Amino acid sequence: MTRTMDVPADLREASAELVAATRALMLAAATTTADADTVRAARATIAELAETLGVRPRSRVLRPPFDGPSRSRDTGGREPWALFTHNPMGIPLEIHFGADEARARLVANALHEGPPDSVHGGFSAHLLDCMLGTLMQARGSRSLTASLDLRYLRRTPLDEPLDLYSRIVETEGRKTVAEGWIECRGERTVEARGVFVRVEE
Ligand SMILES: CCCCCCCCCC(=O)SCCNC(=O)CCNC(=O)[C@H](O)C(C)(C)COP(=O)(O)OP(=O)(O)OC[C@H]1O[C@@H](n2cnc3c(N)ncnc32)[C@H](O)[C@@H]1OP(=O)(O)O
Repeated sequence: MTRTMDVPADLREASAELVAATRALMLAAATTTADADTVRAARATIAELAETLGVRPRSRVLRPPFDGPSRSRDTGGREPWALFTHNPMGIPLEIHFGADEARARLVANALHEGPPDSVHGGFSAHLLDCMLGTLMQARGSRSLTASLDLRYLRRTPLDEPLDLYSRIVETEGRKTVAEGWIECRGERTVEARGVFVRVEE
């Protein structure tokens, strides 16, 4: 495992910029209307880049510090915690923490489509697991999701601001129950309830 703090700040910054550019490339590749020659030329350029970047790869993505979310929580929501800065597969979220709750805003795009013009249910589950799990982490608890129950109430639209929320419901021994939801234009589209179990490492 390589932690973000183990690499120089300049490389961290360059990596974050590369990952953001890669996400833009993923969207462009998935939605391009360029002609076949342009698409093939782009493929060749991308294959070359993959070769350049693929020399001596790490086995894992750069891992942010465990206490990053709790340091963000200590700012009282002023400084959000950014998720998936170094991983283009993750949907990037900037999470603002309160004591026992969190919120974030996101505009989902064509890459996240499930039903036509709507967010894929698996991506909604991913987003809500992030909202609940990162809130646990922000409270200093090393906990894993033991269960995550979802209710898809209505479709969650693409290309519109979505508000994501999570909050702690109760803690008993090693178990904490947390809930979260996604809203669009003030209406809930998805609700989640998760059980988190504290682990040693
Ligand atoms: C190190 C953390 C770093 C930060 C990571 C952020 C992660 C973000 C969120 C995730 O995506 S986590 C990834 C998906 N989750 C996993 O991979 C977890 C896989 N499952 C496990 O590792 C174990 O099953 C688990 C740690 C959840 C529980 O196993 P244990 O052997 O430690 O617990 P045990 O079976 O002794 O049960 C402990 C308590 O939890 C309860 N419990 C366990 N599974 C449950 C469940 N599914 N639903 C409700 N309660 C559950 C269990 O009944 C019991 O309650 P009581 O203490 O009241 O008796």
